[in-house]
Amino acid sequence: MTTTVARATGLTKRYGSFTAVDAVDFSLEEHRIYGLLGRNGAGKTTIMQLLTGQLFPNGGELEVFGRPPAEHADVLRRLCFIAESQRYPEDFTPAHVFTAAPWFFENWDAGFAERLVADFRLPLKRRIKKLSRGQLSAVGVIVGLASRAQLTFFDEPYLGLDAVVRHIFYDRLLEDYAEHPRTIVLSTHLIDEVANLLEHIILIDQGRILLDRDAEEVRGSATTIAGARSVVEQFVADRPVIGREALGGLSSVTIDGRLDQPERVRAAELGLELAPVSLQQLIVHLTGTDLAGTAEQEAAA
Ligand SMILES: Nc1ncnc2c1ncn2[C@@H]1O[C@H](COP(=O)(O)OP(=O)(O)OP(=O)(O)O)[C@@H](O)[C@H]1O
Repeated sequence: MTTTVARATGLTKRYGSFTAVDAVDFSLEEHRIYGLLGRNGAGKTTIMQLLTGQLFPNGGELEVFGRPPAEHADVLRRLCFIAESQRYPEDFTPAHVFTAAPWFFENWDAGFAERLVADFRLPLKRRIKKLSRGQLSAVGVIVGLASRAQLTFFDEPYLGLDAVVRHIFYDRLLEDYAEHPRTIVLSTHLIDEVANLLEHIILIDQGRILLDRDAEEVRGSATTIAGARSVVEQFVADRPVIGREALGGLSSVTIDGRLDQPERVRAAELGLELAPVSLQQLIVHLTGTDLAGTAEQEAAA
C-alpha cells in the first residue's frame, strides 16, 4: 500500500493576472523519485515553492503530510528544498552551513555530509562568496542529500556542476535512497542524464499537467518509425502521431504507443526501422520544444 505524502487538488497560483499554476491535480507518494519536468517558465519552481510553504496558493487545496504546508512548522521540518541559486549568509563557509544544518533537519547525517565533501572536493573553510559556481551548487546538493528529509526537492541543482560531479550526485542519491527511502522531487532539463533515476514523471506545460505517469510506462509509450517517406506515412496512417521529421524522401515519425509483434514484423518487411524513444525525445515531442538544446547548453556550462 502506498502512502500519499502530498496532494494537490485544483491547485492554482497567479502572479497578478498571470496564472502560473492552473488548477492542477497531482499527488506525491512515499518512497518514490519524481521528475518534475517541463519547459522554461512551465511552473515547476512555483509548484515546488507552493509545496514547501514558500508561496500561498490562490485557489485549490494543498496538503503536505496531511496539512497545508505554509505556516505549519511540523510539516516544514520534514521538507528540504534546494534551489538553483541557493543563498547563504555572505560570511558563512560550507563548514558553517553543515554545522547549522542539524538545527533544520532532524535526520541530518554529518558522516554522510563529510563523505560527500570529500567526493565533491569541496573546500570547507573557504567563504561562500569565494566559491566557484559549481562548488556553491555542491554545497546545496550535499545539504539536500545529507538532510535525508522525508520530502526533498532539488530544483535544477546543477548550475556549474561538471559531468563528473553530476554523476557522483546521481550515484550517491541512488545509493542513499536505497538505504534510506524517501520522496525526492527532481526538476531538471538534463532529462536523459536522470532518466534512469526517475520512477515517476510529472510533465508541466504552461501551468498545466501534460503527463503524470510511471516512468517505466512513459519510456515504452512511444515508438519512432523511419524509412522511405511514402512507406512510413502509409504505415502510420490512423495512428496517433506525436512527432514528424522529414529529410528529402526519408521521414521519421514518432507515434504514441507500442507496436505489437505482427506490426513489428510488417514494419521489418516494409524495410522500416523502429527505434525506442528516449524520455527526453518524448518530452520534446509532447511540449513541442527542444529541451535537448537547453540540456546541451547547460551540460557545456
Ligand atoms: N514573482 C513572480 N512574478 C511574476 N511572474 C512570475 C513570478 N515568479 C514566476 N513567474 C512566472 O511564472 C511562470 C512560472 O515560473 P516558474 O519559475 O515556476 O517556472 P519553471 O518551470 O520553474 O521555469 P524554469 O525551468 O525556467 O526554471 C513563468 O512564466 C514566470 O515568468
